[in-house]
Amino acid sequence: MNNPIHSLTITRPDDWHLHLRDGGALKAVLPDTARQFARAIVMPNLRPPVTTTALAIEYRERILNALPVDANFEPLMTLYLTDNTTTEEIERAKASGIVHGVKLYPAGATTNSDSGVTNLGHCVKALEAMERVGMPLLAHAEVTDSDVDVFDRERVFIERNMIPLLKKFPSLRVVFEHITTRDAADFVAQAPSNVAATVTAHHLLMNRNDMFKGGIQPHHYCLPILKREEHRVALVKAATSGNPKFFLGTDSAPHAKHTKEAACGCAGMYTAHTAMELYAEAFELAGALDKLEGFASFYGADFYGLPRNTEQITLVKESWKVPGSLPYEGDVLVPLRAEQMLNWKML
Ligand SMILES: NC(=O)N[C@@H](CC(=O)O)C(=O)O
Ligand SMILES: [Zn+2]
Ligand SMILES: [Zn+2]
Repeated sequence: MNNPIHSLTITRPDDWHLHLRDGGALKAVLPDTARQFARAIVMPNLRPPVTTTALAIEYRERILNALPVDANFEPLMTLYLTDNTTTEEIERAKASGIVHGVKLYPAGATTNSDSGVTNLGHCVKALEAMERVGMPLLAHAEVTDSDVDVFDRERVFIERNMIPLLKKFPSLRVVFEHITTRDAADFVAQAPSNVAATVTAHHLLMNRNDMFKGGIQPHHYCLPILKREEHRVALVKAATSGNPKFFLGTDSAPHAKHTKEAACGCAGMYTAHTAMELYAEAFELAGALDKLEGFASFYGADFYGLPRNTEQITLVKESWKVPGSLPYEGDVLVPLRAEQMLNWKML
């Protein structure tokens, strides 16, 4: 008989999809990520967006300056792709050594995406350069057409955009970000090795019922939106399969409490505070704790061509209550599982 696991020591993980914001918000949330992760791919959807290497270098400095003194954390920067991103900008990004990906936001798809790409046809030069220099495209993979049902936007993006894109640029390195459907998991699994995906903890733990349990739950609203249970099950299967194409990306996306608990609430869940606890819970429920280290600590680094971390972290089986709110630049932030018990704790 197997003994239940009470403690788990793994190589220190990285977060391959993270929103850190800027200014006071950055100062508020950065310690949570720096405590849990050695590195993170930092999303560029600021206002104004991080569209150039020069802006990415400045943003990186602001992140380093906001780190707690004892922190050991490296931000990995990204550029925000627009219709006007030039070949030279991609080459500058590659040469900088600090930019690790270029983010595709279809215009209007999500938070701060209005300067995003209106038509991938406008980005041919930039995509050619990315394919040539080996700069990954990080895709928020949802169509924006209002005639497409919100629950179908990821699946339709695969047919309309992802397949044609990879046909035109077969060696382009692509990360299908925050996958939420069985369709995306299957697509990535059968794609060549230059295509990978990040998976959030919340999409492993929740389905669309969680947005409406006992009344509307604004803190469970994010994009891509939570899907049916069958999709959650497919994501768990992919993440716990040991397939190196699937790796950890929290998509932790802080928004002040009053902007989520509003008539028109923002999309995004704040999970950085308890990220590894949530992933441990999802992997334990799947009976796959032995697969957590590859997913959280190895496969992302391997895909990005970066060294694996050498330090370790320990998670213990211990019940504790997540606070109801956290300070957020003179405001507050409601973390996922606020006021609820978690059964894993990172030491
Ligand atoms: N995931 C979200 O719901 N929101 C993200 C944007 C994104 O990753 O699409 C944000 O920046 O708030
Ligand atoms: Zn996104
Ligand atoms: Zn995101």
